[in-house]
Amino acid sequence: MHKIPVGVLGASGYAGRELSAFIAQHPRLTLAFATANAQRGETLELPGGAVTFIATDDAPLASAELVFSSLPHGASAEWVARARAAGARVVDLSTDLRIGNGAAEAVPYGLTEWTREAVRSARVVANPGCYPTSALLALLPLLERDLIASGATVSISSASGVTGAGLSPRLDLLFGEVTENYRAYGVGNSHRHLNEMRAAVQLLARDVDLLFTPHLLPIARGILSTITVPLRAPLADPLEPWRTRYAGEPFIEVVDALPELRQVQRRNVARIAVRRVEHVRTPTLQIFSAIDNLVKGAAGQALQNANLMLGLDETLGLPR
Ligand SMILES: NC(=O)C1=CN([C@@H]2O[C@H](COP(=O)(O)OP(=O)(O)OC[C@H]3O[C@@H](n4cnc5c(N)ncnc54)[C@H](OP(=O)(O)O)[C@@H]3O)[C@@H](O)[C@H]2O)C=CC1
Ligand SMILES: CC(=O)N[C@@H](CCC(=O)OP(=O)(O)O)C(=O)O
Repeated sequence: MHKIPVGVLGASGYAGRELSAFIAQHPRLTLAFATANAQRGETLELPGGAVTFIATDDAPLASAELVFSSLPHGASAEWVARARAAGARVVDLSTDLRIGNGAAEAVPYGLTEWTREAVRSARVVANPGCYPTSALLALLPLLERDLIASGATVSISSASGVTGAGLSPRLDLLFGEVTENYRAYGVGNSHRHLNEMRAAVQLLARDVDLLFTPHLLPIARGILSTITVPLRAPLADPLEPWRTRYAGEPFIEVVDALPELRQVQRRNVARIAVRRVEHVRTPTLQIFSAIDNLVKGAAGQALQNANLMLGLDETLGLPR
């Protein structure tokens, strides 16, 4: 069967490597090109054979029906425009075109389970951030049914593995700094993902605010978010909104037991559980949401969106 050529910009990075590996095993896609910056000329071993990274400037953009950009923030938007001008559809994994980031142009936000129909017909999709994916998938069933207390501040406490920070060398991410350690960062509601999450939440519930605190885990991949939500009224069956909203969704696992990172690593899933909070004055729920930051939080969700944009089965080539 004819395979559809797709290209990856920034294929030498964490997200780009993951994407390239998914494409190499995809039944309907073939890797047209894979680009790098400092690592240009180096090879990446993939199932079915190695690929050599070319410089991004040399990417034959017009040879691809769809281009993924896994370039860093700031560098990506220009390449999205170039790929688009060359006639390709684009999935941008960076923040550049996401809601809440001051992008000049509004393109569909690719939180697939929320915006599937817009993604299907889009020429360009802004793939969500990893923390926003874990938090928004958890909150969507409450937001859509207006179940969160008016004027409430929802607290999102998330812990991420270090691949979330990308491959760039940083002293605070050296093995000796991270291992056997655990710390908060971006505290005081100062992390850049807050704007993205807030913009998405406010499209559904204008008077709900967020307090977001990220933490760094001494592991490679995975995000666990613990989200505390004041409700308008107690829920008789706390898990019902999630079971109903996500019935039939191939990549959302609504579960009774608390999710753990080892259950989601290397899989394109969000695993969600809920608990009623006892001994507090207002009706309150805690939601626990686990994803792999490089898969459902980046490359997997990007491929899920690309499948839809190319008219393919959404689940093709994705690890469940
Ligand atoms: N890591 C994650 O969990 C997630 C990442 N993302 C987003 O995906 C994108 C890629 O992230 P990630 O893979 O972690 O990042 P990495 O730092 O691991 O990779 C960045 C890629 O871009 C290339 N690159 C770096 N600087 C430039 C530049 N100035 N011009 C052109 N190319 C450049 C790098 O090439 P080389 O190494 O050869 O220099 C590499 O291929 C980012 O926008 C990130 O925000 C989104 C969700 C989650
Ligand atoms: C652990 C770590 O440092 N994580 C990154 C976020 C992950 C990421 O890549 O951000 P995007 O999803 O917006 O691209 C951070 O806190 O900046």
